Amino acid sequence: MSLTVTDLQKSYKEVQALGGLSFKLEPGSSIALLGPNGAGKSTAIKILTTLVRPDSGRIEWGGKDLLKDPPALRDLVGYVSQEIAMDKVLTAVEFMRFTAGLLHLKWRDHRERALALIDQLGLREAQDRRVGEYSGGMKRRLDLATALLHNPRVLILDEPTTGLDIEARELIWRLIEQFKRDGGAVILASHDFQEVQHLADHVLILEKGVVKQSDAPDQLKQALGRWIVRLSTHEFMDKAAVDAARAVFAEQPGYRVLEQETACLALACSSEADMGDIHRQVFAAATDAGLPVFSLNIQHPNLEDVYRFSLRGDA
Ligand SMILES: Nc1ncnc2c1ncn2[C@@H]1O[C@H](COP(=O)(O)OP(=O)(O)OP(=O)(O)O)[C@@H](O)[C@H]1O
Repeated sequence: MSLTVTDLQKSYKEVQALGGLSFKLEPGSSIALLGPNGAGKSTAIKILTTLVRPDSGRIEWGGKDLLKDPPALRDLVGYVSQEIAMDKVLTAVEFMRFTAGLLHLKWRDHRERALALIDQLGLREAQDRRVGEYSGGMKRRLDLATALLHNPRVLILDEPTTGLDIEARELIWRLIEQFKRDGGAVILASHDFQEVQHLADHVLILEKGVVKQSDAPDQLKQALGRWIVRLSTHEFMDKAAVDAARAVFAEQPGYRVLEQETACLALACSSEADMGDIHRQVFAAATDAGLPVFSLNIQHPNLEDVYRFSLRGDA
């Protein structure tokens, strides 16, 4: 069964937090919500976890509209929030038992699963220690364990690895990947492009509640171009220098000028030529026009480029 979200809309008085969010999520797949502060990611997550009711739209699972059945939606999803609220005096096992109570789950039916999750998340040795003594990474793992306790089919994670060290981050990533392999679907909100690239099969870029881009990460990168070229004609390029370079490359076949705030000119190039040829072409075009070349950076587009230029409306 798949999760189908159709045209979710939500406004807070005159502020439109979500202006029509739609996506489809198959079992074993993942979607990442990317967007600047205020884009509507938390609003989407709150709607999907029944914390906020949308003004309109549908959330369907197997054809059934779960907005009409909030307990069924809560059964379907497990939620790992950005801020971890845990009672510091409880041990991991006590905390799982407490969570089971909140979810109206019988502890005797779920104790074994809780202990298995604690083990799977590498917390067995610490399971009888107070959560207040746990590191940030351990708390996050315990949070993930509690989110999985009722065996959800969809896992929703808000910034799951912010502030964690590399080992803790990679452990969480492996657990999310395992959840997907077991047929679970994942919805992720993150500002971490590496995380999104690693975990997401589909990326949705939001701005002011509106979807700016929606596709697989590789498709989004390909759509931007084959190469991203960043040219500086001076150490600190001012507007006049950027404009002079822009005028040269606006006329250069195969190149597209992208906007960028930092002091350089960003270009997208769709040519199949290799990096050395691109370097020679850009260098020649600049010097033929009398522009000095202070620095030249050429690389394939990454998700951060897609994000940056989507929000500028240039992608
Ligand atoms: N309870 C609320 N009352 C009024 N406005 C709200 C409320 N919650 C969110 N908003 C507004 O809705 C818009 C979307 O906010 P939201 O928190 O969903 O964005 P976000 O993408 O999660 O941002 P961030 O990355 O900062 O978490 C913003 O303009 C925000 O100010």
